[in-house]
Amino acid sequence: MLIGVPKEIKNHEYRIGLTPAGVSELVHAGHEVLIEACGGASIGFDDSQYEAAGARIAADAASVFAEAEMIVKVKEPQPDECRMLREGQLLFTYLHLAPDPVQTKLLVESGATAIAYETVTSAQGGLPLLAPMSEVAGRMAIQAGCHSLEKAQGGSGTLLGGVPGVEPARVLVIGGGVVGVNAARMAMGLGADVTIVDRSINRLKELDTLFEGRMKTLYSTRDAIERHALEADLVVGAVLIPGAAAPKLVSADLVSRMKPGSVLVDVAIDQGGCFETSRATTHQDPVYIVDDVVHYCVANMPGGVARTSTLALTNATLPYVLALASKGVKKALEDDRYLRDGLNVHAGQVTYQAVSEALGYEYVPPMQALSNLN
Ligand SMILES: NC(=O)C1=CN([C@@H]2O[C@H](COP(=O)(O)OP(=O)(O)OC[C@H]3O[C@@H](n4cnc5c(N)ncnc54)[C@H](O)[C@@H]3O)[C@@H](O)[C@H]2O)C=CC1
Ligand SMILES: CC(=O)C(=O)O
Ligand SMILES: [Mg+2]
Repeated sequence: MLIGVPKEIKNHEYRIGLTPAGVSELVHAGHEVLIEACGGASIGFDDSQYEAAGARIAADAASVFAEAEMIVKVKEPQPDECRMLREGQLLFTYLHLAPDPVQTKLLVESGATAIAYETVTSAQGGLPLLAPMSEVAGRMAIQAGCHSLEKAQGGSGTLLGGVPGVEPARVLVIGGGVVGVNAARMAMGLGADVTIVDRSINRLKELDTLFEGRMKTLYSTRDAIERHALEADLVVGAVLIPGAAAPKLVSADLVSRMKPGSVLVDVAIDQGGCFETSRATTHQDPVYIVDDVVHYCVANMPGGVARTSTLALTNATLPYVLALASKGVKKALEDDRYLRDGLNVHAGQVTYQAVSEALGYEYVPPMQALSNLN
């Protein structure tokens, strides 16, 4: 199969869908790879390394989209990229469709087959292609939160860990999955007073065991979130209902009653955000203030540490890229029901239930939608 990798075009997004090592694996398996010129140059993967691994270099994105049978990316396709997709072409990347009617419409109109990294599941549970970036974003959430707490950023001027004789900051983490546990670990490492809420009792038990009670765990209710948000210096939004728009767990009214200079980091912003006052921001302009509360809502946080993130992401995606390229999309999805969970759009049909429910499309089960393929 001919696999194409365009350069990412989202604001300050320097990740790339394949590393030279990944290209080498694909070429070794008999595939062809086309990389857009300078696609990985800013994170130390030069065109010459891709060529040495067996890739061809394309002058621009248009050539990659025109030639490739499968497009491998990182971020959701931007409108100009969606318009270059065609019927029969396979797109493998993050999509986050439920909160994004424009992208969904463009993908449906393209006729292409779109598999979302974030809804691929695994026999072991969890979301194997979201997890590496959630690890990164969870850890970054605390870095971003610490910076935003500084006075110059509009924060209250509170040091996360305090110092001897001065109490540490209070951190509330809403959602104890991969983002949440990584954020909690970093915050505890810096000496903060950490509380984590989740709606899964089993998850709270695991967290309690993992951290040997050094962090408070709370069952997620409106009351628990309200009480702790009002006392918090930093709140991290880390909930997920896979494929669906994030539930709004902190209302605008609650934000207006929070301490002046407190900080919200909404990692769940890529699924629409879990604070009512959240709107997506960029690495270039990451924060804004509502009612004296600093909001950090960057939808592609791992892009900020693009080298680490590219290596972590492609470690996870490469086996799936290989399976899709070697078997073709139909057989790869028939053989692997967990990869099939990643199918969101195929030939003009929405094949992921939470997306169809969020955006009002008819839901077509993946196997039924794929029946038109040979
Ligand atoms: N902004 C960014 O750059 C990035 C954003 N993300 C996003 O972060 C979010 C979290 O991802 P993961 O941690 O990997 O998901 P996960 O599935 O590992 O964890 C989500 C947790 O939320 C909990 N949850 C669901 N509803 C809840 C509620 N009402 N109250 C409390 N807890 C609730 C679940 O029980 C689960 O433990 C996702 O939206 C993901 O797409 C991930 C990476 C980068
Ligand atoms: C998960 C995601 O949206 C990201 O890594 O940018
Ligand atoms: Mg206030």
